[in-house]
Amino acid sequence: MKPKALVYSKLPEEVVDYVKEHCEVSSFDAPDNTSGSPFMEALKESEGLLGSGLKVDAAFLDRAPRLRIVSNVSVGYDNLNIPELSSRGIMATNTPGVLNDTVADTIFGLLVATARRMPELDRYVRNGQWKESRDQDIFGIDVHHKTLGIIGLGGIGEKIVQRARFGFDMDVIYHNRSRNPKLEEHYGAVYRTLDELLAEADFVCLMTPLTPETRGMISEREFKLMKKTAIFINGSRGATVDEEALVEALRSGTIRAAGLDVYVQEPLPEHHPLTALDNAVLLPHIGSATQETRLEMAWTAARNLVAGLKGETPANLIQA
Ligand SMILES: NC(=O)C1=CN([C@@H]2O[C@H](COP(=O)(O)OP(=O)(O)OC[C@H]3O[C@@H](n4cnc5c(N)ncnc54)[C@H](OP(=O)(O)O)[C@@H]3O)[C@@H](O)[C@H]2O)C=CC1
Ligand SMILES: O=CC(=O)O
Repeated sequence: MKPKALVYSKLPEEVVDYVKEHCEVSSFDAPDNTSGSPFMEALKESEGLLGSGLKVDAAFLDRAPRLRIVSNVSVGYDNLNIPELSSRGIMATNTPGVLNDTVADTIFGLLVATARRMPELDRYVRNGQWKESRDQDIFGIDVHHKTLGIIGLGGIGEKIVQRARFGFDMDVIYHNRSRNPKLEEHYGAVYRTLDELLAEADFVCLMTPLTPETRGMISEREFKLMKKTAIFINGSRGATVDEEALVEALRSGTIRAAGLDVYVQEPLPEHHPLTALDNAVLLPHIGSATQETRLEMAWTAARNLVAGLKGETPANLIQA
């Protein structure tokens, strides 16, 4: 008998077909946690869970007594309570690596768009404000030859640094919990304490996972340590930043501007204070969202799921 799998996100048909070859699949476009919903009924019998973003904690797991593996279609896994999963002997997997270049393209693009004020200038053209000369009050700042400070120089961070160093001739400083001599040598990246990095960087780019340690790591104190001309980029998770402090830093000119892909609440509420700020460039958590990469992520996650359900060790098993 095939194991039962629950797919709770929209995934490419060919990937779902592959899962169906190996499992009996219940498929939903989105989870519905209300008691008695078809999703919750299917969960009771499911041995595998495939999708992205669902919060999997002790209360949820109490309603999934047969679960053996949770396969995230994402590299971040802050939606999963890993100690709780492992105490119940349930595997968890993610999709590292396959999205690194795509996310780096997005985050570096966001950085350039913020520095050169591209969304604002797009509005300027569409609103008929482009008359004869372009006044210097719409000019941006250079990216090339500036200093990029990256907090969380891992898989994605390395690809951002590659673009900065070899594409834009930038100096790179970084902060992790531990030093990475290989990347220091390859990209000339220089290690800094967090406070040193904040004070020195022209662009501060946050790329850490969301953990108890990184939750709220950039707040009022950290914005005040940054240069007044600094541009802050967040590609990690919204909750790594104190959003109220960010809004205040942007309003008061404590920093120049911010480019954001992630928010405390997603989707970002319609009248969120950030939406009123011209010096904030806002993307809808779209870092890995190209057709090619999302397909690759779905395949990776599906293979992890099937391997786990077959009793094999999945390629991307998250270690507790
Ligand atoms: N915007 C988007 O669409 C996307 C966002 N992401 C986010 O990016 C995150 C990073 O992904 P990825 O690069 O693959 O992950 P990696 O694990 O490869 O890299 C994370 C880096 O963060 C560092 N880090 C972890 N904790 C801390 C800390 N407390 N202080 C400083 N540095 C820290 C780690 O170094 P060390 O262990 O030495 O501290 C590591 O180098 C994901 O977890 C996810 O949240 C990912 C994909 C898309
Ligand atoms: O945010 C996306 C991810 O893969 O993590």
